[in-house]
Order: sequence, then structure tokens, then C-alpha cells
Amino acid sequence: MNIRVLGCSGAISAGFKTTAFLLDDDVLIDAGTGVGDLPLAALARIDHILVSHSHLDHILSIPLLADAVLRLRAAAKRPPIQVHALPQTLAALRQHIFNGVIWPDFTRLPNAAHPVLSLHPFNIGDRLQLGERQIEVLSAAHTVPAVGFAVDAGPAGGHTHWVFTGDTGPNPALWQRLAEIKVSHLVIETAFSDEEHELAAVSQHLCPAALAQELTHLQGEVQVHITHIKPGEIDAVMTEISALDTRHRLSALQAGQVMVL
Ligand SMILES: Nc1ncnc2c1ncn2[C@@H]1O[C@@H]2COP(=O)(O)O[C@H]2[C@H]1O
Repeated sequence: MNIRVLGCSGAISAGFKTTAFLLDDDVLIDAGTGVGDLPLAALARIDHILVSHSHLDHILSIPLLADAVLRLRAAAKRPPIQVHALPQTLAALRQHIFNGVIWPDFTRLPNAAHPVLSLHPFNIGDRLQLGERQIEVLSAAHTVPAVGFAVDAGPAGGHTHWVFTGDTGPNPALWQRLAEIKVSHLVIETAFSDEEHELAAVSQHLCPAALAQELTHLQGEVQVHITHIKPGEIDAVMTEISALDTRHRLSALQAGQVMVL
């Protein structure tokens, strides 16, 4: 099982794409601007999109992807791309994106019987079975209903997990759950530097000081990948993180990086 980072930035600028991970070649975890770097044939292979929350930097490639692959998938008689998210997130997509104003309703196009997208609600704690892969929905604490995900490496990988926190501030429920499973990779956000700790708090993100506090709850010695840093904050965030006293191995996640489970 491979997880490829298509985008891991907290906003955009040249060379920085927002959150998207490609699990093998058919499952997207979040659909930020990084999705747009995939060739059309690769886009057409995506069968599932797992959405952490409704914010634009995580969803904006869903409507664009639907339009890009509609004809290819219809010609190949492919089923709808399944979009999986919390009920509140799916309602936001329906109301604010697929409303015929911002974008056509691709849950009914090219026709209502065989649309290019279908919407599938999940709840925190659910375990989604996508082919051989099992993915658990984790809690997140953000300004809108939000989740993270834990991808189970399966029996060949000793049932370790690749964990993505999603966008979140301090999140006790996450650490409670992670104490019960084996974690090999933790992809955790740190959007802002400590200087911006008030903005981090109000927008429910982490800064390095808050990250340090969160990581005290993570057992063992884990490879920790820092994601969702705002482009102007990267040097400050990574300098502050390099000074943290922690047993875990911390590095900045990079677009193009492939993690093998
Ligand atoms: N109160 C605020 N003041 C300024 N910026 C904000 C505020 N709340 C949210 N944001 C920004 O809006 C962004 C929305 O997406 P994010 O949660 O990734 O990160 C958020 C912050 O960068």
C-alpha cells in the first residue's frame, strides 16, 4: 500500500499545493489543489474520495475532478466516484458547491441514473472497507465538523496505521483512540508559528507549542510528518519544531513524498 503526497500546504503559492493524498491509485484522502498535478488518466482511476471537512482548501478539486473525468468514466462505464464524508460535510457540498450556481450538480450528471459522483455519509469511529484497505474515521476539533483518518496497513504491515489528523486544534479524543492502535506514521498539522498562537487557537489549528503538548500523548517513537503549514510560516514553524524536546522523529511533509505501508 502506498500513500503519495499530492499537496500538504496550508494555502497556495508557487510550488505549494493544498492537502491531498493518493492511496494506491484509486483513493483520494482530501481533494486540495495538489490533485490537479495528476495526469488525466490517473484522475480517471480515482474511485473514492475521503473528505476530512468542508473547507475549500480540502474540497476544491472534487468539482473540478468530476468535470475532468466525466466523459472518460462514462465511456468506460465506470461507477460513480464515491465521496465519503460526515453528513454535515456532504450537506455543505450539496448546498454550497453542487448547487447549480457555483458548479453544476454532478451527483445528477451526466444523468441522474448514472452520475459521475455519489455521496456517502460516515461517522466518527466507522471503519470504511475500500477493497482490501480498511480506513478508520477519527475525530478532529476544528471550526467546522471535521475528521482525521487512520489507514490500516493490513496483516502484511502488522496492522500498523498511517494516521492523518486532518485540520485540528488540541484533540484529546484523538490521543485516546491512538493509544489503542499501532501508529507507524503520524501526519499532523501545525498551521502557524508560535507567534500566531492566538490565530491558531481561534481557527482551531496547532502551533509548535501546542504540537509539543499534543505529542506528549503519543506513545512509542513515531515518524511524525508536519503538514498544513501556511506558506509564509514554514521557516518559523520548522525552526520552532526543531527545538522541541520529544522522543518522536519530526520532519516537514513534502509534496511528492511516498509513504509505503
Ligand atoms: N479569525 C481569523 N482571522 C484571520 N484568519 C482566519 C481566521 N479564522 C480563520 N482564518 C484563516 O482562514 C483559513 C481557513 O482555512 P484554514 O482553517 O486552513 O486556516 C484558516 C486561517 O488561515
